[in-house]
Parts: sequence; structure tokens; C-alpha cells
Amino acid sequence: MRHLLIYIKKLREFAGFKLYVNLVGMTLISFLEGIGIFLLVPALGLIGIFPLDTSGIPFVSYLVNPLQAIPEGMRLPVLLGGFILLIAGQALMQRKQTNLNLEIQHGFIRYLRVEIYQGLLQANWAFFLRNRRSDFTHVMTNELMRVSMSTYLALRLTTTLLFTAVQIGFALWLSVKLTAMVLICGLAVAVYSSKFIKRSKTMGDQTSELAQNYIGGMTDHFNGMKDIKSNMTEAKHLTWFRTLCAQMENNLVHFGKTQSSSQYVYKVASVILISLFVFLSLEVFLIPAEKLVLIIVIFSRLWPKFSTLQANWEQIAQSLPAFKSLADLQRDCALAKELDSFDISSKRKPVRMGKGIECSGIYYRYDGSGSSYALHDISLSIPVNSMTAIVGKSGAGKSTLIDILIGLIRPEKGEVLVDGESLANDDSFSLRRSVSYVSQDPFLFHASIRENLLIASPDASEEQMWEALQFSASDEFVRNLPQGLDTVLGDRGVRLSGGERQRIVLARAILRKPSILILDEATSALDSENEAKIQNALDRLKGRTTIIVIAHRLSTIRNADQVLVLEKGHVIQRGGFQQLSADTKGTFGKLLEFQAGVHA
Ligand SMILES: Nc1ncnc2c1ncn2[C@@H]1O[C@H](COP(=O)(O)OP(=O)(O)OP(=O)(O)O)[C@@H](O)[C@H]1O
Repeated sequence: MRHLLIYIKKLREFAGFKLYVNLVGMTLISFLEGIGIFLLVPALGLIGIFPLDTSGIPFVSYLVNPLQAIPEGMRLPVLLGGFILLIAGQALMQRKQTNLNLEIQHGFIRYLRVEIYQGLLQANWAFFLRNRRSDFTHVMTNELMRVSMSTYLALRLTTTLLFTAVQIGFALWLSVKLTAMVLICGLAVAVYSSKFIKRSKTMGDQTSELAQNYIGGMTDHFNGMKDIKSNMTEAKHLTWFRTLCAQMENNLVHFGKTQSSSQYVYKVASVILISLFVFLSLEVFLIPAEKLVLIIVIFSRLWPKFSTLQANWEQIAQSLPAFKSLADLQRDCALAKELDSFDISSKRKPVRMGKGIECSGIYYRYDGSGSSYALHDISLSIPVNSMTAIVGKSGAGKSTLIDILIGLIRPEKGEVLVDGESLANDDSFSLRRSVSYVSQDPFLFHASIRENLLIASPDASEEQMWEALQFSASDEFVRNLPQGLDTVLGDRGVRLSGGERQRIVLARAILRKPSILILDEATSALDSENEAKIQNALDRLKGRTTIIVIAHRLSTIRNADQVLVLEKGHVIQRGGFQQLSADTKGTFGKLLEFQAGVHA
């Protein structure tokens, strides 16, 4: 419930005045509808269609007495005309209110989408390390829709309650005893039906979990389709998918059945109630027939509202887990917030390093409290405009070290110093502004090569783009593409080979004119010829740019000024390439010897 209130508050913040107009509109429409029905029967009685005496009915007499001033022959057309006007006015209001509803509802969906995406973009990298990406997709699609729909439903529920209260007011005016009796019966049915609400909430938990598994599984399967096809595991995946789909189907059918059961209870209760009601009115309370007709008309309007209230409430209960997921994600994003504003890149000037980066006594654990450190007492120095290579076995901690160096994650102990100054939270943005980072998994957008290049440096000229492509040895193949720079790359750049993709991403990194260039296994997919071209280009950058290279293929770091060898989170060797290779007993010498043997 707490989470539901959060989003109702947000809806109020978003829609402001419009929301109140809408609520008043909805109540007014219900009221007009009520009056229309309320008036019709006594008015027909008044003009003699039913033999009803309306004089004993409160309120009605005020409204219909003017009719008596009209000549008898004209009463029916005037009455029906009035009725048409009332309902047409109500329909017109309904149309306006439906349009306003649409604006508020879809506007609110957009508002939530943007708010959540913005929250995610503002969160730090550690937050993304802790969470599964597909869970974000799940929250931003399924859960967000459930939340926005149910928030709105909760408001409609409020207006239905208002309408019901007004109708109860009319009914009380007519007969306190009978109304009290109906209310007590309604209350009894509501108490009995509370089990349906509990059931809906449990099913909602399952709906959330199943939808999360569905999105997570689909994301994994589509990303791993090549694996699935090449290892022929299609049948296993289909079995998993079938089982999950069957569970989703059961869950929804079960929820539908719960709703229809509660509606059934309301229907049966209503017919028993009305019968009891007629019997008691005529035989026990001796209520006049015209009052009884009116009360029946009112309750035939009122009772469906009770069942609508029940159905809406079940729907909201079913969505409560979605409210919790969304609220939890927003709270976690807020706790992990590192960016206050998105114009930070214009506010923060890139760092102009004079001496270099140093690390002293860095410790880092991914789980925060476990015993295994990804980095353990790391102290090192990376001189400005030099080339530093970080090598080591898989899992040694190379990528983690880079993340710490550029302030993506914070060390548990120790500090990173830039030109001798500790890297405070805000300074890491200045540092990141001077960094170009090429990851192990090069990412290209589903857009043209030009757009992919310009995303990092929107002001780059055509000439600068070709220079960057030349640097990354990709100018030739880009020229040969059907639309050159304007060739659209497929989903994550699938139309390009792994090596071509790496080269475009490298060009994008260079185009930014970084003062620190970080290549994390960025040339691993290249053939020796293209790799040699890039090596030469990197050599030309030396002296102007600080280059940090992570490489498994040691031939690619021959020109490094400094090599750091990592093992299980410790720096176990450091020195120049020649110096370390001369030490044939050391880890680096052995690695080199092993690779030379493999390539011989
Ligand atoms: N997101 C994460 N959550 C938990 N542990 C992690 C995470 N990322 C890395 N690790 C662990 O931290 C250690 C260092 O990982 P890291 O990715 O830094 O190694 P690496 O040397 O870059 O490996 P590779 O050469 O395979 O990329 C490994 O034991 C790894 O299992």
C-alpha cells in the first residue's frame, strides 16, 4: 500500500490541476447519471405512465413539480427532452473527460519512463554491477505499465467511491432502514471477498516473477542464439520456454478465474438481496411501492458499483508487487546516484594531467564483505603520456583496476591520485571526460557509422572522422561499404565482423582526442596486419597521450614503457617490456615463452 501511495503522489505531482479537474469531472458525470435514473421513474409516474404517487418522495417533488405547470399533452415531450439533454450533456462531459483521461494516463506513463531511465543513467557503475540488466527492461516495460494503469485505477476507485457515497446518500434519504440493511449485506460480501484480494496479491507476486524470468530468459536466449544454434540446444530452450509460458498462462487464467468468482459472488448476492429487499419492504416495513421502485432503481445502479470496486481493488492488489519493484528500483537508483545533472560534461573541464595517475594501497571486493578481493593492496604509478600495459591471467583483476583508475568504482581502501591529488567524487567526472575507453565487448548503436562516430564527438568534421578511421585501420573497409560512412550498422553492429567492429569503436575513441586512451583487449579480434597498423598508430600517439593497454597477446605490448603483471588481484611484477622478458623465471617471462612456443 505504501508503494501505491508513492505513485498516487507522483501522479498528483505530474498531472497537477488537470487531475483535480478530471476527478471532479468523473464525479459529476456519475452524479448526472444518478440523477437521470433517479428522476426517470418518478417523472414517468408523475405524467401518469406509472400509477405512482411521487408526493411522498423527497427531492423528486422539487425537481418534477415544475412539470405540473406544463400543459398535460406537452409533459411527456418536455420530460423526455429534458432527459435527452441531461444524458447528452453527460455524454459530452464523458467525451471530454475520456480525452483528459487519455492525456493524463499516457502522460504519466511517459513521465515514469523518463524518470526511471534518468534515474538509471544517473546511477553509478557499481549499481549496474550488482543488478541484472534484463531486470531493468522488465521494470521499464511490464511493471511500469502495471503501475501506471493501476495508479490510474486507484483514482477511478476513489471516484467510484465518491459516486457510491452520493448514491448511498440518496438511498438513506429515501429509507434509512432499507439502506442500512443493504449496506450491512454489502459489507458482509466485501469481508467475504477479501480472500479474493489476498489471492490476487499472491498471483501478482507470481506474475512479476514470471514476467521477470520471461524477459531475462529471452534476453539471454537472443544474445546467445549463435551458441544455441551451433550447439543445437534449440530443443532444451524450447522446453524451458514452453514451461514458462504455461506457468504464465496458468497465472493469468487463475487470476481471471478469481475475478470471475468474486463477480459471481456479487451477482448471486445481489439477486438474493433484491428479493429479500422486496419481501421485507412490502411485507415487514410496508414501504410504499413508489419508494420501493426508486430504491430498487438506485440499488440496481449501486450494486454493480460494489462489484466494480471489488474488481478494481483485485486488479490493484495484483499490481502491488509491480509498485514495489518500481519503487525499489527508483530507491536503489537514488541511493546509487552519482550524477546530479546531465550537463556535467559542459560544466566539468577535462583533466589536463601534468605528472600522471598513482594508486596507493587499493583494495576492492565485489561482494563488499566476502573474503575474496578482486584487488589487493595495489600501488602503482602511470606516468603521463606514456604507454602502460597491464597483463595477467583471466580473472587477475585487470578490468577492475581500470574501473578504479577512472573512478567508475570506488576502492574499499586506498586512493587514486591524479597529479598527486586524491580523486574526489566530482573529480572522477573530469577524469572521465579526458578518457576514451574501448572495452572488451565493443558496442555500436543500430545507426550509421557516421552517427556512431559523432555520438562521442558531435562537432567532428568529415575529415577528422576519416583521420580517426585511418588511425584504426578501418578507412579502407568503410570506403568499400555501400554507403560509406552512412552505412547503417545492424543490431549491435552485426553486419560487421568482430575485428571491424573493434576498429570502428577504436576510431570513435580516438575521435574524442582523449588525453588518456584505455584499450581493454581492444584489438584481440584483429589480424596481425591490422594489429600492426594500430600498433604503429599508437606509437605515434605516445608522448601526446597516456595509453593504458590490457592485452593477453603480449606481442601487442612490445612498445609499452611499463608493464604491470597482475595475479589474483596483486601486482606481482612491474618494469619495462625488455626488462621483464629478460627475467625468464618470472611470470611475464614464462607467459612470453609460452606464447612464443604456441605461435612458433
Ligand atoms: N561484476 C562482478 N561481480 C562479482 N565479481 C566480479 C565481477 N566482475 C569481476 N568479478 C571478479 O573479480 C575478479 C577480477 O575480475 P576482472 O574482470 O577484473 O579480471 P580480468 O583480469 O579483467 O579478467 P579477463 O582477462 O578475463 O577480462 C574475478 O575473480 C572476477 O570473477
